[in-house]
Amino acid sequence: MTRQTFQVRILDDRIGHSVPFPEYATEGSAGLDLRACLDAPLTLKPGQTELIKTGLSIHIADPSLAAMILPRSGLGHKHGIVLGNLVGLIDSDYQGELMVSCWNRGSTEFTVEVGERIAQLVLVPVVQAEFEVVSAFDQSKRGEGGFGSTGSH
Ligand SMILES: O=c1ccn([C@H]2C[C@H](O)[C@@H](COP(=O)(O)OP(=O)(O)OP(=O)(O)O)O2)c(=O)[nH]1
Ligand SMILES: [Mg+2]
Repeated sequence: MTRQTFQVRILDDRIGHSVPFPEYATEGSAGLDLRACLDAPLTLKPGQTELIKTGLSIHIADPSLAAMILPRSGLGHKHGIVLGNLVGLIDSDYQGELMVSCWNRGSTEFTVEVGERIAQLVLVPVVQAEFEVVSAFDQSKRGEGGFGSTGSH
């Protein structure tokens, strides 16, 4: 198990009390569930998108890491509640509140309850690229083929 310590700030007094602090649900969980730090339940009509506070900020600090905010599969599949930005990318130097763009892509309204788990945060490794401009690449087997090029006769 890889564990690393990150600084977080609690921006809403309810975190750790009526709104639980994020935690891994099981030993093998990749994602930490993020909760809606709302003042009141929020009903999302079909097609509606709202930016929801989490009450937390994290300073990843290490440029070789980032965090991604991903949808929860149950909410997305059963209720059509996904992310307005599809995926949220948290930069290692971001120090602001973690925000979740909640999009009701379904056809019925859905009410997000105060403290409900709305998305999940995953820490991921990052490599920053340096570019070496060349006139040609060493030829690979695939070459320029893509978009379904493999397996065609
Ligand atoms: O779902 C998200 C996505 C982003 N962020 C925060 C963290 C991230 O580091 C910052 C900027 O995100 P991004 O680079 O994706 O957005 P941008 O539109 O390019 O804004 P900026 O010009 O601030 O980089 O916003 C969130 O809190 N939630
Ligand atoms: Mg950006």
